[in-house]
Amino acid sequence: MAGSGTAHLRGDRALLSVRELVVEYPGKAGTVRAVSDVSFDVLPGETLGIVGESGCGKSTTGRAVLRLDRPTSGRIRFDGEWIERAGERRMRELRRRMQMIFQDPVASLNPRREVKDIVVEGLTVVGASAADRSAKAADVLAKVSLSDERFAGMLPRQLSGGQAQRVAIARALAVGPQLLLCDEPVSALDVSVQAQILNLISALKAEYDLTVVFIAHDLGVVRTISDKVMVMYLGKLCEFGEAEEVYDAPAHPYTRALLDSVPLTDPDERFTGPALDGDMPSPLSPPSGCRFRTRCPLARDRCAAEEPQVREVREGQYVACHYPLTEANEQPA
Ligand SMILES: Nc1ncnc2c1ncn2[C@@H]1O[C@H](COP(=O)(O)OP(=O)(O)OP(=O)(O)O)[C@@H](O)[C@H]1O
Repeated sequence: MAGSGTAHLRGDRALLSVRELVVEYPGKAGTVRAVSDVSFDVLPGETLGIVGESGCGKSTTGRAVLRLDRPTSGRIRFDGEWIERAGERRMRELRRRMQMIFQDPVASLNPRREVKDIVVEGLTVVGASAADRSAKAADVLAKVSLSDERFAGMLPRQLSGGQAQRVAIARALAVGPQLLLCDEPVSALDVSVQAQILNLISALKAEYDLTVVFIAHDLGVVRTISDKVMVMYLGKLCEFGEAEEVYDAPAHPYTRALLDSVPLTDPDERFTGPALDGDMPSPLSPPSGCRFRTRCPLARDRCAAEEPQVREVREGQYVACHYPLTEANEQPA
């Protein structure tokens, strides 16, 4: 099978399966391959964190799943149905079951509607009665801790960033989704508010039995919420595994460098490896072989000549690297 390998895939049990996804954006200067042959599965009830620096293709991956961006090639299966070629009408139905939450909550809400109407926008489409909509609005606003009546009549611009994100989450919940796709939902919020929103998403996930894809550029944010983590670099999958394993013993030098750039709160968790330096290469002309090699302190000749495939380096931990770090000494194997 082509590209980044399939060793980490878990097949039919998944609620969401992405196979060899490619998303290209043609432009005047050339074609950007924003997502390049990425495959992954998310099992029911699981939270998958997708991390990597800005421009690595995280958002494009999420948007392609909902077909907000059109995949150039590859397959996407949701709840047993292959959807990469589904028509727009079918996608509109499916997007009720796959809700997305965005980075800028205020911008994602209709500026002219009151909160109580915004949260049931999706129900209007499916033809719920006015009484049902009103009851549902009160219910979902209570679930996101905005039960105080003054919120119901507010406009988005009257809300704080955290309150607006709660409204966006309530709107997603109102239509009863199976999958919640969160694209950097806390990046624009104050640090003190970030933890509250992360806790809210975790609590709602448990209560509503949701499956979650959580996109963030910061590994620290994803750590608290994810069961599995997928690390991306320049459109490619670098590492995939149990969140704890990936954090405790990163196998890809890029994951390790990302961890080194997380501000330390616990000095015992300090990683002593080389930090990430240098700029990301242009996505218009990615390096040959391993795309990370131009910034990798461990790169050798083979890394330029041959693209690494995804393989299992420790039980449940998969990495696309010719010389992955070992747990014992954090040196290449
Ligand atoms: N609509 C578009 N047209 C052209 N290029 C795009 C478009 N959207 C994204 N790209 C390019 O595709 C690549 C991946 O972008 P994407 O937004 O998916 O990355 P990301 O990891 O989510 O970054 P960020 O956190 O900054 O959103 C980048 O090089 C970006 O410039």
